[in-house]
Parts: sequence; structure tokens; C-alpha cells
Amino acid sequence: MLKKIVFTGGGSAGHVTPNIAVMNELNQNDWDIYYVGSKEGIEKELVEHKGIPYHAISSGKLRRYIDWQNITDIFRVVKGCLEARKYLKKVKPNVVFSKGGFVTVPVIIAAKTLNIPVIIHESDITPGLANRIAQRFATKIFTSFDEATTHFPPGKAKALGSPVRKEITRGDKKRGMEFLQFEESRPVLTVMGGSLGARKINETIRAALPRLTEKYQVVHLCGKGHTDETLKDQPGYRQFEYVNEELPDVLAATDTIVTRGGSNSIFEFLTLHLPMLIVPLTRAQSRGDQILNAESFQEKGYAAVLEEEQLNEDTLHDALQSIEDNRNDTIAQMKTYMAENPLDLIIKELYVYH
Ligand SMILES: CC(=O)N[C@H]1[C@@H](OP(=O)(O)OP(=O)(O)OC[C@H]2O[C@@H](n3ccc(=O)[nH]c3=O)[C@H](O)[C@@H]2O)O[C@H](CO)[C@@H](O)[C@@H]1O
Repeated sequence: MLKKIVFTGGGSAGHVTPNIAVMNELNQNDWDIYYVGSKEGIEKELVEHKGIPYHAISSGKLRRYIDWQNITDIFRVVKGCLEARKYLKKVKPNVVFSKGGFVTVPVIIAAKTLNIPVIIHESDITPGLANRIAQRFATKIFTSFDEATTHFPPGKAKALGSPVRKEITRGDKKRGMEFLQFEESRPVLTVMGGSLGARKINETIRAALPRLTEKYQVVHLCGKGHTDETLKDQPGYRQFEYVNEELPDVLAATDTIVTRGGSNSIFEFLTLHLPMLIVPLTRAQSRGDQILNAESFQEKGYAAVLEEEQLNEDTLHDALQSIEDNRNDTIAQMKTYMAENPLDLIIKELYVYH
């Protein structure tokens, strides 16, 4: 008999693409799939694009600072709880799977009041605010990093790895080169400033273009609203706000990556054995989770790290040179990652509720 599962997660792509990875692998003969997200978040477009029923609820932003909007947002969260509860009562799912982001808090609270089991997946080493609130309501917590389990109540958390979308591994270099209109003979450097872009990385890459394009053809995924029209005809340089279906082909065509320390992106590059330079989001702009992600990858020999405060044209050049010098050793180290596919492990766990 068909069982029902509700996915939730959003705010940025990193809270959606792992859900999509899991949804893609669930057998549609076994599961009816639903999604609860916010009204305006990136999850709406990404999920509706896949033809999954999408239910939007009110949600407040969870801020770590004092703001008058915190008051109005409390009401939005309460409204979101009531909306989520009504929807869950109607759908009657066997389980809720949550990837984090502020929209998930009302959904998880609502599920708890209806005795619906909740599984949380945490992508970072330290839990985000939403998952920190939600953890007490969760039945089980899965994590991408081994180190993350210590941040959750004992016995609840299990490190299963990052659920990387299978289509990421199915890219084609030739298709990627055609899409980019690049020459097959020259190496490709892809820059991914996180799903929402990264100003300092964007500026430094653009300033360094003359030097970078001597060696590489550069693909720049620069985030919504961050393309630079003055560079649109620059030879050997392609910029996109966000690449969706073509991303696997672009990555198949890529030799080296410069990236933010967003957990899902770096696990995708690790899975593809792509040497990467991580420029994590600073402590001033975040809780420091990307710094920990980056340090963990550096310690394991999967990546080089450059702090944003140290990032300039020269340090970028030197860091890329050292990545090229260590390419073979890094790839060999990356090949030691995970004997069992995390996605398969998560799917297996979900069948407990089937
Ligand atoms: C600013 C911020 O708070 N960032 C957080 C957010 O990052 P962010 O949303 O940037 O998330 P990730 O880097 O983890 O994932 C981004 C996802 O978007 C995809 N993608 C990106 C660009 C593009 O053009 N096309 C595309 O498909 C990537 O392949 C990846 O699957 O969630 C991550 C996971 O909790 C955290 O580690 C980050 O700290």
C-alpha cells in the first residue's frame, strides 16, 4: 500500500536540494510525496518544477539579533503552525522529513502535536537555529558530518552522510562544454558562491579574471541579481545567477572549484572528486558553520581553505597553484570517502515508516 511522506525545508537551496535527492530515489509505487515550504522561498520553484504537490505556509525568520520584526514573526510562526497542522491532518503522512531552514519549525511542531514521526537531516557540523529548536521534537536526526552527532541529544543522532542528488554524478563533459561554449582543450574553473551568491568572492574573481583566464576558462555561479553586464562578452568567462538542470554537465566539464563552505555543495564536489578551494562564510556573517565544514574537509585532505579576510587576487592565485600541485594526492584522498552511499542509507531508514 502507498504510504505518505511530507518533506519540508527551505530558505536557501542548501535546505532543498538534499530533499530533492531523497524524493528522487523514493519509489513512487511505495510513496505519495508532498512538500511544505514557504510562500516566497527558492524551495517553491525547485519543488514545483519537479511536479510535487507544494503547500505554502506562513513562516517567520529566525534571527539571532534583536529586531522589532521578531515580534510580528512570532505571530507568523504561530499562524504557520496552525496552517501546517491543518494540512498534515488532511494528508495524514506516515513520516515528515525535514532538511532545516526556518519554515520547518512550524511543520515539525505541528507534526509532533499529531504524533507523526519526524526525521531531521542536519547538513552542517553545528546545527542551525531551526534544527536546534526542532531537535527536541524529532524522532531521529541524521547528519552529513560524523562530528555533528555530538551536538544533539545522545542516542537520537546518526551520521549517515550527505544525500547527494544522483543526477549530479550523471553529467556529461561534452554537453557541459557545449552549454558553456568553451574549448575542450583548456581547463575549467567553476566558482560557486553558495546558492545565494557571495559578494567578496564575486568581486575578487572578477578582478582576477585577466590572470585567471590565462590558464582557465571560468564559470561563475554568482547568485540572483549578481551578474555583471559589463563582463558578458569577456572571452573564457561565463556567468549565471543559478544553474539548475545543466549543473551536472557543468560540473562534469569542471577541473577545479572555488566555493563557499555550504555543506551540500562541498559534499557534491567531494563525491565528484573535484579539487576545491573553500572560502567559508565569515563568523561576522554567520554562526561559523562553514568555517567548521571547511576545516573538517581540510583536515581530511579533501580541500584547501582560504579565509575571506585573506582573499585577494594574489592569495587566490597562490591557493589555486597549490591545488594544481597537489591535485593527484587530493583526488586519491577524496576516493577514500564513504563506502556506502548516504542516499541509499537514508532511503533504507525511511522504509521503517513504510
Ligand atoms: C548563507 C548560508 O546560510 N548558507 C548555508 C546554506 O547554504 P546554501 O544554500 O548555499 O547551501 P549549500 O552550499 O549547502 O547547497 C547549495 C545547493 O544548491 C545547488 N546549486 C547552487 C548553485 C547553482 O547555481 N545551482 C545549484 O544547483 C548546489 O549544487 C547545492 O546542492 O545551507 C548550507 C547547508 O545547511 C549551509 O552549510 C550554509 O552555511
